[in-house]
Amino acid sequence: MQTINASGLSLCLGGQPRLQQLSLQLHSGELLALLGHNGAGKSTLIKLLLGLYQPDSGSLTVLGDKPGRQPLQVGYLPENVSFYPQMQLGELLQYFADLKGINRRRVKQLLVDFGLEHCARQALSVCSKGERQRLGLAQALLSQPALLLLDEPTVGLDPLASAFMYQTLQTLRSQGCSIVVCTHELALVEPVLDQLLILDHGRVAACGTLPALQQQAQLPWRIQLPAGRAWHTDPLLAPWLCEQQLLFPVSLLPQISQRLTQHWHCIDYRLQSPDLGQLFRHFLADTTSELTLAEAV
Ligand SMILES: Nc1ncnc2c1ncn2[C@@H]1O[C@H](COP(=O)(O)OP(=O)(O)OP(=O)(O)O)[C@@H](O)[C@H]1O
Repeated sequence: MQTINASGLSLCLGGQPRLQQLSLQLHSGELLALLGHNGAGKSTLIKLLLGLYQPDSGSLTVLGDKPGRQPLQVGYLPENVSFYPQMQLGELLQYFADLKGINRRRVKQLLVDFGLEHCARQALSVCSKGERQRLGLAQALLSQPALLLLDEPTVGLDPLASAFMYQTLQTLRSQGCSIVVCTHELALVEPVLDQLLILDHGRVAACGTLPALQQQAQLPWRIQLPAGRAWHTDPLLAPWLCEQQLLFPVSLLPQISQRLTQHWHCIDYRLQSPDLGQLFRHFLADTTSELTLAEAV
């Protein structure tokens, strides 16, 4: 089932175009990584999906309906989550549950699932950043939504707490929940994403699956070679050799791997496709730190 269907969306705010001609399709159980530089329009897109902004042009459906029509089906964790500081953590989750007509059992379950039982009676003002972010995710999940919108969910979290957040997202995705996560934490989101959308000043710089965008970008793939072998003597490998690495176009992968295994009997090499950081820089046209194939050989 299609969770998000956007076509040709444009929106001006403050007299400036903030999103231009954006199209996107997301299906049940898919995770979309929403990436872009500061001010690219990521939060603006999330607000369009929530129905908080109306597009100037284009069409948008969320869960087959106008955005904002099915609030219980959409969970949202805002970028700068702020809760009433005097309230206790458990009390606040219960307050949100009451607003949404959700029973106490679900509140208790979420407190357990998110390891928040021990601080349920603590005032929000003394809870740690990690506890508040977990509460933020718990409140977004109260109604077991079909779509989860997360705006920078791991900002300020320690590596373990961030990893917990992404493990939770993976579980939710496997249960059929669609997720849009806006983040600058590329290494964390890379292993769990199904699609990525990179925004550049409100325009789509890239959209698709990781393999499709790797193909489109034509960045070099790498093989780290074991030391102590005369790799430079091989006419097939030599043009792509750069110190102890091969940097080559993906189209040559079958020939190169065959050469390594059959001619050199080498099976312990490490193959690296272009990672999300390289793709990000490529599509945002910051080529200063990007190693191009031409420079590499
Ligand atoms: N209500 C508004 N009125 C005018 N301009 C706005 C409004 N909301 C956002 N903007 C502007 O739109 C642009 C996109 O903002 P947005 O918050 O979507 O960026 P972002 O990609 O989420 O950035 P960041 O990574 O820094 O959070 C920014 O230049 C911002 O100043």
